[in-house]
Amino acid sequence: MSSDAPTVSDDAPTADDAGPKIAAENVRKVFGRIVALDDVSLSVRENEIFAVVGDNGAGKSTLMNLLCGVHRPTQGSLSLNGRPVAFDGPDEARAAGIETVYQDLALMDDLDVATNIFMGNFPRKGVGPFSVVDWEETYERAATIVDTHLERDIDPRAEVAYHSGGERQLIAIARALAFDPDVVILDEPTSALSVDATELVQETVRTLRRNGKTIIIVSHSLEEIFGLADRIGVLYQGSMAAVTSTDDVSADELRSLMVSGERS
Ligand SMILES: Nc1ncnc2c1ncn2[C@@H]1O[C@H](COP(=O)(O)OP(=O)(O)OP(=O)(O)O)[C@@H](O)[C@H]1O
Repeated sequence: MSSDAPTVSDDAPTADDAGPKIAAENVRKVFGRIVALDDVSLSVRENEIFAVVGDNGAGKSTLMNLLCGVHRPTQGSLSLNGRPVAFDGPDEARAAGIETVYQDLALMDDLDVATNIFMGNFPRKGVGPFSVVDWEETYERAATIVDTHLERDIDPRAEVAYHSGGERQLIAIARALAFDPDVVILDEPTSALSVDATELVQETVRTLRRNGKTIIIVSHSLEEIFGLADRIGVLYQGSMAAVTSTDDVSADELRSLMVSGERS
């Protein structure tokens, strides 16, 4: 994590205090006349996989964008490690240890894996204006992220174009890991993938958790949610209809919560 700090209140509790890793309290987000989120609270524990689900337009992306600094809440507050935070843009959320992997991945096909992972964030050698990209370090660190953090066999020197859909998702996750986040937000990570690729990505998400990350998954897919999540927050028309342990809800109840806001 870099030392650039987001706005943090002086009298906040210390990071050692027990409590959620990341939380939103009574957040409201308005775009013109549209209330995208209304009085939404969520609290994600350290090292859990938390799924945010909901029908089209329920507010999932807006909530994700609040957590990763793209939007600021119209009302309400966010906290990280028990401290109030107000991110003035995604860079501040990144500096605080929150990374997002967007659905469109934004990979550059004709560049190699390591270059994609470190684009805009290359290890450098030398001082100030005389520094240059440290390519040896770039490939070594890319290999470490892929081998150690993702536990996958992907060649850092291979062009991204030659990789499957599942591997491309893993490369995008590796790019997020290059910033050494504590919290990783995944936007629909398997929505366009085959069954095998979905399994590859889901296995990797479990690996991330095993390696200490806190994970928030935005998803439509019941299969993905039941296969991965410890807990689920269901958004319905901009409100948090339910927060439940995955073990305490059936697929039918979850479907009902997503389409009507009621358990059934
Ligand atoms: N930047 C914006 N400007 C205006 N309205 C917005 C903006 N972002 C979201 N909205 C509106 O806020 C509401 C919630 O949208 P959001 O994209 O968060 O839902 P979602 O659950 O992610 O939907 P989907 O699954 O279709 O992506 C929608 O009515 C949407 O049109």
